[in-house]
Parts: sequence; structure tokens; C-alpha cells
Amino acid sequence: MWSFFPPNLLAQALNMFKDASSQPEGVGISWDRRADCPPDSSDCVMTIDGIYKWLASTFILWFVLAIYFDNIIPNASGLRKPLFYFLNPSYWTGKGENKVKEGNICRCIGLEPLPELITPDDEDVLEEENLVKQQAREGIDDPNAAVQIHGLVKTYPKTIKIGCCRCKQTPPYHAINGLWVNFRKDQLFCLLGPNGAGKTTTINCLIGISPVTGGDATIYGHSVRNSVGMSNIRKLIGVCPQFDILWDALSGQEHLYLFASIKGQPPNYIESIAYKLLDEVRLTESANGRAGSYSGGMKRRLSFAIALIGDPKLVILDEPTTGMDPISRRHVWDIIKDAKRGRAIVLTTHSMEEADVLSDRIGIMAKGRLRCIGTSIRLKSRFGTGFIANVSFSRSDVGQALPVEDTITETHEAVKQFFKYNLKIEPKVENEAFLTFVIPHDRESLLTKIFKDLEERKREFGITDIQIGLTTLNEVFLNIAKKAELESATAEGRLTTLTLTSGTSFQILIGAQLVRIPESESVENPTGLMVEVYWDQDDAGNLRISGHSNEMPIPPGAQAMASSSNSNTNSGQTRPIQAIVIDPSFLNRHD
Ligand SMILES: Nc1ncnc2c1ncn2[C@@H]1O[C@H](COP(=O)(O)OP(=O)(O)OP(=O)(O)O)[C@@H](O)[C@H]1O
Repeated sequence: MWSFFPPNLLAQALNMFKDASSQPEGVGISWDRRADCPPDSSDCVMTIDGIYKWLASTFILWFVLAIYFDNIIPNASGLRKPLFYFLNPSYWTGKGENKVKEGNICRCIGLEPLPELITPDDEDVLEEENLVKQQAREGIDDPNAAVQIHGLVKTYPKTIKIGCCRCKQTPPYHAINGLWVNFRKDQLFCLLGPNGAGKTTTINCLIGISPVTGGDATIYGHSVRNSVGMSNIRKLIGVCPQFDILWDALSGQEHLYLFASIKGQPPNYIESIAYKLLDEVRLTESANGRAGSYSGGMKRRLSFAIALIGDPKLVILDEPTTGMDPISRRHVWDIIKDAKRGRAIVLTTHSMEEADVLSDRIGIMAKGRLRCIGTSIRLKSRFGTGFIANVSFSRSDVGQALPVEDTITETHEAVKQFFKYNLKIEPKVENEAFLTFVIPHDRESLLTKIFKDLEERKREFGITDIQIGLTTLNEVFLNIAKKAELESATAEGRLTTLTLTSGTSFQILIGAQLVRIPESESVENPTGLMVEVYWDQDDAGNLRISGHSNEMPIPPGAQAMASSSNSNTNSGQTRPIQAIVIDPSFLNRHD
């Protein structure tokens, strides 16, 4: 046992050298006599020759063990190989399956239960899911898809590790909850979502930084779940991560040289590749400056240039324009548009304008699930509130006989009446120069006729311009984020206190639209009173009450929805009065 540890062998060898040469009559140990025991030694167990051989053998032993443990102990991202990975022929041949695992060897994480998969309630998401599932069932490798995501699940265990194999678990967090989607070639797919939606986690799973808990994803046919597939994927992708991974001491040019070498670009071309990319991202002048002295926007541009090295077939851009000024941003948009040709791009961003300008398809995620998918126009028409009509007025060419203010009021009033009579809507924004109306989707069929009439009566109303457009992507995003937050608040039965302007306070389910005011029955209103509650989101995305409507009688057709759980009721304490939630669907019937 003693001999398995090289320092002991070294110490023994030094000791033998000392004994052999410390006395004046000592003859030392020559190379020829390396296998002989010292002449006066009675307990010679090992000679210098034996020590050399042991040192050589233990070097090989420890070297092999180091490689083995390096493979089976989870790396910084939690990835590791199976215990008997070396028995798998693919490890040696570099072909076929060689699955990577996640988590500790004692499998704290491996035992995480997969989340309950929920069928999407959006028809487009369901259609996409069914398409990908069908392709997976039939083993079809879609020639138009660059990335195929098959029921991807990522669960972060809230685990506190103590020692090697003892671990304490807190509830796991499902960051991605069964994602089924294809990212097509020659297209830019934009992944949107509020903070914590799971966008970066999805990207990290695709690029192999984060191990997948369930499901799989293939990039140009290579699975992210096996290490051979992952090493092939690395040759095909370029990544601009959310946070710049740069070395302060290296210049922009040196970064490009370094990454081009790592990506295996031919040495003769590295200089021209770096020159071209620096020019594309407008960093030629600062090419020799240290990255540490770059501004945030310059660092983002350098990271973007690094992602384009080697002409990757899939480019993943995680918030690439964060911190850029509008001019640089527009410039990077142009580069991204050009880069779309011949490759797939996956982009995450918080800029709705960016998503609108660049995307071929957009997917909005929230709470780890895909909530909607489609082109920008499709999302706007399905999830926006409808069309926006802007009617502009001139002050000069109408109503000469009346004072200007009266003329304005009169023309505005006439247009307001026109919209009220034809579309039953009031203006959303109103000022001297224009009126803005939001036209709900259910009245879209009337638009052609109404705008023809309005066009003909332009002079009569003093209208200078009529503009009509879809609601913005921003609005779609807010609607989806709000719906997701509402869903989770309802599922968890979270309550909050509503205080009416009349001073009455009671508890309501977070996200409830219509609530019955407790104890509000009277002779005039035998069914009681209700209020409509308005919600918005705070900076952290949590729903908060922004206001409420006037109190109104509950119509006979209104039905109570399933009552909420009494999650905040503590035994021994006064039970808070909790309002009943009324099913808002009857509102639509009375529109
Ligand atoms: N290593 C981790 N351990 C535990 N939870 C994590 C870990 N990394 C991310 N999460 C959680 O997973 C969820 C998704 O995070 P992710 O970074 O993917 O969100 P995102 O959509 O990219 O948000 P943002 O727009 O802020 O970048 C978040 O609630 C986050 O707190």
C-alpha cells in the first residue's frame, strides 16, 4: 500500500541515496548497481531499481485514475459521464451514443421527479407540439429544422450538499416544463419571456452548459444528451452568451485570434477572419485596445463577433444588444439580418422592437412553458386587444364661424359618436390633435365598411389623417406574461387584500377579474354587488391591484367560479372574509 503513493517512494529513494553516500567509505549507487541491495543492509525490501519501476507504474495508475474521476465527477455545469463509460465503444470510437448524466455520483439530482406535463391551451403551441411529437414518433429528421426540441425538461434541485454523499433537498424548481418546438433553418426564432421564464436555461441546455433533466434536443441531428453529439454540436454553433465571457487583459483582436484557433480555423485565415469580423461589428479602431477598457456595448459587439467565427450553422444570441446605443443596435440588427442566410438563429431579447424587426417566428415563454408561437403579425392579431385606429384632426380648415375650441369639441364629438354608433367603442386616448380607438377583434369584420364611410366624411369631420394598425408586440407580451402569472397565482391559491374606495376590505384570489363583495345583498340587490378588479405587474412580474370598477349589481346570469383555497387561514386566528370569484365569461355575452 505504502508504495502506491509516489512521495513515499521518492522519500525512500532519497533515504537510500543518503545512506549510500553519507559515509566516507560509502560507494554510492551507480546505474549498473541500481538493482543491488546496499552491501551492509539486512532489511533490503526494495532497491532503487524497484523504486523506479514503482514510480513509473504509479504514474500511469494515477494518471488513468485522474482521467476516470475527471469524467465521472460532475463538472461546473453538473455534467458527468456514467461510472462505466469506458466500457462503451462510442467513447473510444467517437461515434454513436455516449450519454452524459447530470448530478452527483450519489444521485441527489438524478432522483428528481419529472414535472407533470400540461397540455398547452394555445392552439398554435399545441399544433407545433403535435408536429414535433409526430416527427419524433416516426423518427423523422425534419430537413427544414435546425433544432428539434423534444419535451425538454430542466429541473433545478434546491439541494444543499454536505460532504460527499450526504445531501439535503428542498423542493425542486422546474425551470423548463416540457418544451416541444422546432427552430427552422434560414430563420430567426425569437424566444421572448419575462425574467425567469426559462429562456437562458433553454439555451444553456442546447449548448451543453446545463444538463437536461428530461426529454431531448437535437441540433442538425446531433443529440445534446450524448457527449459525442455535443462535441459535434460545438463545431456547428456560435454562441453569444448573456454575460460577456472576455478577458480584460486581451485586446478585441486577440480574442478573435484565440477563439478562431480554438474553433480550428486554418492559421493562414485567422487574421483575415478577425479583420472582417472586427469591421462588421465596427471595432476596427479599438481592435488593439484591451477588452477591459471597452464599454458595455463594445463588449457585447465583441461577443457577437466571437459567435460568428467559423461560419456556424446555428447562432445562438442571448440578449445580444443589451447595453448598446440605438445606432450600434441598428447596425447589429443589420448584421443579424445578413447572418440569417444559410443558417438558423435563436435570439432572446427583452426588446419587443428587436423581436418585431428581426424575427421570422416568435415564441413567448413564461414559467418554463411555451405560451404562444407564430409570426409577429399572428401573435398581434391573436393576443393583442385588436386594431388601433388613430384619427388626426386639423385646426385650420373647419368651422370658420366658431371659436377654435368649440370646433375641436364639435368635430371630436362627431367622430366619437361615429365610432360609438358603429363599433360601440370609446376613445382610448384623446387630445386636441387626435383620437385613438382600440377596436376589438370581434368587430374586425366591420372595419372595411366603417373606414370607407369615415374616409368619405373626412372633410365633414375635419379629419386630416386616419391610421390603422395592429396592437404592439409589447402588448402581446404583457398579456401573455400577465396570463401566466395569473395562472400560477390561481393554481397556488394566493390571496391579496382588496380595499374598495368605500373603505370595505376583503380578501380576493390574486388575478380574479370579477369578485362578489361579501355581505352585499340588500332588498334592491338580492344577488349582491360585484366589482371588476384591474391588475398590472410590478417590476418583478408579480400581479398587483391597479384599481377597481364601480360597485355593480350581480346580474342573474353570473355564476360563481370554483372557490379558492384558504391557504392563508391559520387555525386559531380569525378567518379573513374571502370574496367569491365570478366567472367573467358572461361579460362577453353582454358585449
Ligand atoms: N442554477 C440554478 N439553480 C436554481 N435555479 C435556477 C438556476 N438557474 C436559473 N434558475 C431559475 O430558473 C428560472 C429560469 O431562469 P432563466 O435564467 O432561464 O430565465 P430567463 O428567462 O433567461 O430570465 P432573464 O430574462 O432574466 O434572463 C428562474 O426562476 C431562475 O431563478
